[in-house]
Amino acid sequence: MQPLSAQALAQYRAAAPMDPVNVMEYQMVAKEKLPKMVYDYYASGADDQWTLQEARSAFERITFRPRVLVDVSVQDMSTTILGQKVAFPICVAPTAMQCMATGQGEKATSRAVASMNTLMTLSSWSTTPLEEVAKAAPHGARWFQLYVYKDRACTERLVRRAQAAGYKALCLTVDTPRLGRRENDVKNRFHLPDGLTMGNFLDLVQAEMPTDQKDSGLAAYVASLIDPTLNWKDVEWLKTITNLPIVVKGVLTAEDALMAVKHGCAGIVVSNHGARQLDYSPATIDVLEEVVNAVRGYPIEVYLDGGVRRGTDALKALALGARAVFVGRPVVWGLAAGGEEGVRKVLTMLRDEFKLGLALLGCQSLKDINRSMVVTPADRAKTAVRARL
Ligand SMILES: Cc1cc2nc3c(=O)[nH]c(=O)nc-3n(C[C@H](O)[C@H](O)[C@H](O)COP(=O)(O)O)c2cc1C
Ligand SMILES: CCCCC(=O)C(=O)O
Repeated sequence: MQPLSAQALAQYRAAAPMDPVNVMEYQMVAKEKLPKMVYDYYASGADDQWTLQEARSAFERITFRPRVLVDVSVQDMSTTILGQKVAFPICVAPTAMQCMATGQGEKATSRAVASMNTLMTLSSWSTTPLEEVAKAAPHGARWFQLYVYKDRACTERLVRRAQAAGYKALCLTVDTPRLGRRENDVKNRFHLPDGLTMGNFLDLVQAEMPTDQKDSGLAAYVASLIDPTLNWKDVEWLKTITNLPIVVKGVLTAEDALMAVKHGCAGIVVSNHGARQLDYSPATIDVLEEVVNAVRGYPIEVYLDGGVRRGTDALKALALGARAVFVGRPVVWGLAAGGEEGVRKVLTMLRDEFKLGLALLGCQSLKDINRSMVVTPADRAKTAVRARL
């Protein structure tokens, strides 16, 4: 191949970020395109953002023990999530206010996710009514993420609407009695840009976010509307108003995992809310196994979100017992960079990386992934102790 001239190389470099080859490069493109207030809202974690960094560092500390000489010419990545079939075990976490990223917002995500045959979770705080998101891709697999309002009648109407529109589970977020302090949002006085509204509450409660705060408008909005009394008894209450399965999102300990079992939840998302709530919470990949071991043998599925940026991250989570992983920010970066097509590209990248990793690990299907295929820091510590004895 002819070497590139300096001029061609410069052009290539300038063009390269427009054609990202991984999720991190999508984030760079999104950063270029989005207004600072919006980018900061999507990207930030709470306080020192220690947990945000830790999410990546923790994945980096886990290595593989690949098996070789396995025929991987035919591979099957499909699985089921609460009985719904997905083509690969990487689903979409709820992220609020997607119309800030691109005009079609949640509708674009809905179409992209359905076309990839995976599952989308829609945020209560979407900028598009949940019915329109469902209509955008009627055959897509979808859950509805629920924030419980102080106004329980409003919460109940929301749950009934989600059920009527064909959402197949309620993903109850349990780590947000108050909003974590994201300092960039405080500095930027974050608010919903003009013309956008919380699409699910147009006729119910205050759909506008305050703009006159000396703080994050979102923090004030949460404090005024979300019910900080939410507790395990409310899971029982939810079961009286809906027969949708309930997935609790935001569990990080064995104790709470067992509470989820006791209260009849169908699933657990091991999540620290993308490091946006309690800083110095552990990386989810570091506590996944604790949760998986606690609920082994019970009829409950365990998923993980937080910091998944590579197909190999998803492989590590599955090896440690997750049924599937969910991605939050990567979808928003795809949306900002290229709308519906951008989301499709991000999910395709993650799917293809996962498939390649699966083959290189020596697995034909998800059933072949097992605990012996990863080495965690805890494993290394045990080996070191044994070596000393
Ligand atoms: C911009 C943004 C908005 C979010 N909005 C919600 C939300 O409305 N409801 C919710 O339960 N979690 C929300 N989350 C948390 C995600 O569902 C998920 O737990 C987290 O983003 C996963 O980490 P990741 O972004 O590193 O993939 C949000 C996260 C981000 C980054
Ligand atoms: C109640 C907060 C809504 C959005 C959200 O969950 C987030 O920004 O992390």
